[in-house]
Amino acid sequence: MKTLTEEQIKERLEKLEYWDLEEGFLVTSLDFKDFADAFAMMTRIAFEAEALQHHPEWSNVYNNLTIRLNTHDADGITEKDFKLATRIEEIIKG
Ligand SMILES: C[C@H](O)[C@H](O)[C@H]1CNC2=NC(N)=NC(=O)C2=N1
Repeated sequence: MKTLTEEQIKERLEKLEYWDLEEGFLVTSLDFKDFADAFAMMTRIAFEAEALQHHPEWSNVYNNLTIRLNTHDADGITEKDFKLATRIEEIIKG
């Protein structure tokens, strides 16, 4: 899969509310009510990632979930990252 240029990435990011470009990754940092809510969201995202066959790099500390997306097979950001980022944003917004 082809990596997107910085211009293409910035153009797509304008359509997303929660995501930024940091060090070659699409990044978001989300705060939930507590650990249970954060982990429940991780479970939902995990099923989505598996369905898309595209998986996040993430870390969880108590109620915070930080997610970094890139395509390691392509060594950059691709449409797959935007597809997963969009789905995550939709899930969070309900
Ligand atoms: C064969 C399998 O679909 C690939 O290895 C997928 C799995 N999940 C992946 N996830 C991410 N983030 N990047 C990849 O390049 C990637 N490759």
